[in-house]
Amino acid sequence: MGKQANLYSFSGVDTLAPALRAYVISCQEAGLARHGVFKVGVSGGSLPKTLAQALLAPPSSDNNEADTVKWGKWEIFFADERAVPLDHQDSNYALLKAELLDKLPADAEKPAVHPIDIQYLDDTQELADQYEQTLVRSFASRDSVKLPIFDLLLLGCGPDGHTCSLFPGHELLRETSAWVAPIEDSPKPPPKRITLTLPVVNHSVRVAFVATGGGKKGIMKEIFEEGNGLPCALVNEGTGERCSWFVDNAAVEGVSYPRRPFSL
Ligand SMILES: O=C1O[C@H](COP(=O)(O)O)[C@@H](O)[C@H](O)[C@H]1O
Repeated sequence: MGKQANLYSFSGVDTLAPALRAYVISCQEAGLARHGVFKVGVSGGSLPKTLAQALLAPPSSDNNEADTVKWGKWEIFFADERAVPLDHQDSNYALLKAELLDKLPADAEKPAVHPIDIQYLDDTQELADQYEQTLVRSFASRDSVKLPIFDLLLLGCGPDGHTCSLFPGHELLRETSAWVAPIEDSPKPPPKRITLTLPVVNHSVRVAFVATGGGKKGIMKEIFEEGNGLPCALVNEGTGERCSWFVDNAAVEGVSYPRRPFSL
């Protein structure tokens, strides 16, 4: 059997955040070494707040290259998005903007951010196709690239085991050709969304999940002990050691799965 996903557990978000920061920066440096930019996909939900705590912290010392978030080299995409205007309370873009992008220091270089094209909100298939074209333009032509390769996907895990907008038992889990797919019957509101597909998620160089709080412990037990075809478990199986979970102790209380001490 191949190597398994890494599970890093921390006393709380205050201890998780510095480790997540170090991990993201190491992925950033690997991306910059590979192609001069850092291509990252982010989720909504509880992730942006924790991510902001990790990335908006000052570097551990002045001129510390190894601890610097190079925002000007980042290209940010959305792992999933709801079919709503960009200033809507359900928008993952609006959430990331409020939690993180608007809080970047005024003198910091800014990342290139790729939101959905809101002119297609009434047609989720077109919304997904257009977002796929955004990926095609960034990741080179689809003729030469079978799947986009994100340097890092930063994902959440819903209490039902969903990730991105890939929900347990949904037919979208069987999608094999699209990079981005529409969903019109999301069990979690709002129903209309677009999402990266499972092959794209599993093709990423690195995948990091962030899951905190005792409310996640039931589903974490199921994901790590049984799998049961849950979307998060399918990512674990598809990515193996390229996948790392940053969780707090409350989220994995009683979960039988080896924790690793965090190191890069
Ligand atoms: O609906 C969504 O939920 C998931 C999980 O959210 P969380 O609040 O339980 O962390 C999120 O990752 C996804 O981007 C979002 O659209």
